[in-house]
This record gives sequence, C-alpha cells and structure tokens, in this order.
Amino acid sequence: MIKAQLAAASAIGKVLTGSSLTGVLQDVWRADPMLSKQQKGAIQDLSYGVLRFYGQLQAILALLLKKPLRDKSLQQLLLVSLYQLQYSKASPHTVVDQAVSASRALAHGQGMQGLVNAVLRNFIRQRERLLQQAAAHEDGLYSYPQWWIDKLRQQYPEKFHTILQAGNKRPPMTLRVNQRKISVAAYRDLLTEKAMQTELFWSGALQLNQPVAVEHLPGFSAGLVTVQDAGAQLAAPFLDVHDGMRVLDACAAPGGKSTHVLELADVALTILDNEAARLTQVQQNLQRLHMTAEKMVCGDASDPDAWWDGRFYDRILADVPCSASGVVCRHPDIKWLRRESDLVKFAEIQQAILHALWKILSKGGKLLYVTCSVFAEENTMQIAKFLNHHPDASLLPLSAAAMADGQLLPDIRHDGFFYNLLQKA
Ligand SMILES: C[S@@+](CC[C@H](N)C(=O)[O-])C[C@H]1O[C@@H](n2cnc3c(N)ncnc32)[C@H](O)[C@@H]1O
Repeated sequence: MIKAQLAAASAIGKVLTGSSLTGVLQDVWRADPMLSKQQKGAIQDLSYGVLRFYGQLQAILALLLKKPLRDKSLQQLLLVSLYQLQYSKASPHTVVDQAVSASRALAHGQGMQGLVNAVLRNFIRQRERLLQQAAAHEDGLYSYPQWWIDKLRQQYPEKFHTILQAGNKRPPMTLRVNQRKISVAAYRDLLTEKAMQTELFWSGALQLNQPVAVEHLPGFSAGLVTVQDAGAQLAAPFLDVHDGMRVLDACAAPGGKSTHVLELADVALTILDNEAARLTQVQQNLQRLHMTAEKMVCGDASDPDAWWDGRFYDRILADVPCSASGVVCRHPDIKWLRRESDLVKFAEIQQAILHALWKILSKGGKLLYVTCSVFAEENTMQIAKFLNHHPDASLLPLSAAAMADGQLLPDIRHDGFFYNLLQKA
C-alpha cells in the first residue's frame, strides 16, 4: 500500500499541474510494468477518490496544519492518507503507519514523520469537528471549484446541489446489448447465470449492480455487448437512422455512439475524428462487434473542404468536444483541470463545427447536437445562437419526454448529456 500511496500522491500532483488523470495513470503503468492488477487498482482508487473529494480533503488539511506545506509531494501524500481514513475500509492505524513510512521515500520527507503522524492522528481524534468546519465553505462542502458551483447555482437554482452531489458518486457500469446478436432479455439471463445482477431501464440499458472487468462479461470479445453509459445510449435512437441512409459521425472516437448507430440500421457510415490515435480505438471497437463503416477519416469537423467527398448526409451526429462537466463522476480530474475561460473556447469550436456540418447535411436531413456538459453556454445557448443565424434550421422534439430542453442532468444512474435534434428545411 505504501507504493500505492506514493504513486497516487504523485499522480494527483501531476493532475493539479494540468495533466489528465487517464494519461498520467497510463504513464505510471508504462513506467512500472511489474505492477500487479491489485496495485494498479489501489493506485487508481486512491487517485480518483482524492480528486473526487479534493476540495473537502484540502480544507481539512488546511485546518490541521499551522501553515501551508512548501513540499507539495508531502501535501499530496497527506491528502491520500486523509482520503483513506475518511473513505476507505483500511484500518486507521495501518494507514497512519504506512503514510509515515511512505514520507521517508519523499525527496524532502526526511524529518517529517512526526508531522505526518501528528496530522493524521489529529484527524482521527477530531474528525467530526474538522468535517463540520471544512463544510463551512462551499468548495469544502461540495468539492468543486467555486466558479463551477456559482455557475450551476445561477443556471439551476433548484437543482445545483443535486447535480454537484451526483458528480461525486462512483459511476455505475452500464451495458448496451448488441441486439443484432442477442436480445436484451436473453443477455440478461446470461448475466444472471453468472450471478451478475442488473437493473434494466430505457432503451435496453442494463446497469450492473457490481462493476466487473470486461473479460468477465459473457460474450464480450464476441461482440454481444458494449460498456456504455445509459445517458450516452440515447444518442443513436434520437438520431432516427434507417436502412440505406448516409450518416456522418463527426466526432466519433472511441466509437461508442458510431457502433450503436450500426447496431440500429444498415447505413453507410462515415466516421470522422481529428485524432488519429483515437481512431484506432474506433477500429478496435468495430472489429470486436464485427461491423464495418463505409469510411474512416482523420479530419477536422469544422473544415469539411479538407475531407468531404461532396455527397450530402441524411443524418449527422455532432458529439462535439466540450467541458465534459456532465461526466465528472467518471473523470473527477476535470473539476480541477477546467477553467471558466475554457467554456468560451469550447463554445467557439462547437459553433464552428455546427456551422460547417450544416452545409453538408441534405435538405430534410437531421443533425443531432450532443455534449456531455451541463453548462448552458455549451448547450441551450449554442443552439439558440445557431437557430438565430440559420433560418433553414428547426428544432425537433426528442422522444424522451423528461428532456424538454434536451438537458439530461447527471444522477446516480447516468451521466449528464445535452441533446438537440435539428432539421434542415
Ligand atoms: C465527446 S468525444 C466523442 C465520443 C464519441 N462520440 C463516442 O460516443 O464514443 C469528442 C471527440 O471529438 C474529437 N474532436 C475534437 N475536436 C474535433 C474536431 N475539430 N473535428 C473532429 N473531431 C474532433 C475528439 O478527438 C474526441 O474523440
């Protein structure tokens, strides 16, 4: 566990200086190929956990220290240990002993063992008072940056509290059954035979009561099933695809929604993404599901002149790059990586992509605009602006009655998404 504490502390430090947690952890795995499955699991669990509750843990640590620590790695090690004491089942004495030992391995950790011991033992002794005091400020209460809390309060005065809390939950694991190969009921039976309990809701999404490694899912390698959030499973049905149509998935990687489109209808699908490495992931997903796309192109969705073959599309899926503020339960690093000013940059790219794709949509064709964001700047405000500039565009109702304005808010069952379906006159 000492190794896991140190690796998680270092990973958190890198996230706090601007790197994504997924990339940082991949570097850790590459640097130490001897790490066991269990060690990797522990490092992942600690890093995700600390970032999920970083605001609270940071507030508690500030209360426990007389003055801020200059050594950031020691600070991060203490955050990891506080997380373990508050949120894990590990024995408190073991956590403290291991943290004391781990501090010896830090560059400036010599002579700090007394402080580590005192800070953690004081937390154990004064836990209730410290938790209460940390919750006196909103960043400590919710574990989000203050600008994020303020924006959600302004945009969702009644619901911001629930949205913030949903983002701090551990995400569920949800499956999409490939109904070309097996029915949802038959696949559910296969899971039940393996003692995997599920809950079924809308469009056939099967939520596992207990997440498992994909290798343990029956028929995973044979393409019977795909792991996909229930909110994301709404996209392909909303797009209203039918056999024989030309369809473009304009921001496609890693292909979760592209493969769903291909499960629903026999369409000529163009898969586009501007990151070649991510298109490899789409290719792997297509292979596993035994599917083919008409074309796979690496290109910029806002510049069709560079890649479009001149034939109009009947349907376009525009799952545009965004703040990802609706998926923080899966990526808690996002809360600390985003700046408020990023929303302006995302909004510009989204508007450019929408505008460019509109030109290559056939008359009568439909374009589904998607983000995994909860911020109006990327969602309702974008569509209002687009409709203002495009008199040939109209907004179609979505089949899910609960989403009047297209905003699906995150909750314990699914991530947050925004869906708007536009039709060209
Ligand atoms: C939200 S993700 C798409 C997720 C995907 N639709 C799925 O369901 O698996 C956004 C994708 O857009 C790609 N992207 C970002 N900017 C782009 C651009 N200008 N043109 C095309 N793709 C872009 C990113 O590489 C990323 O893979």
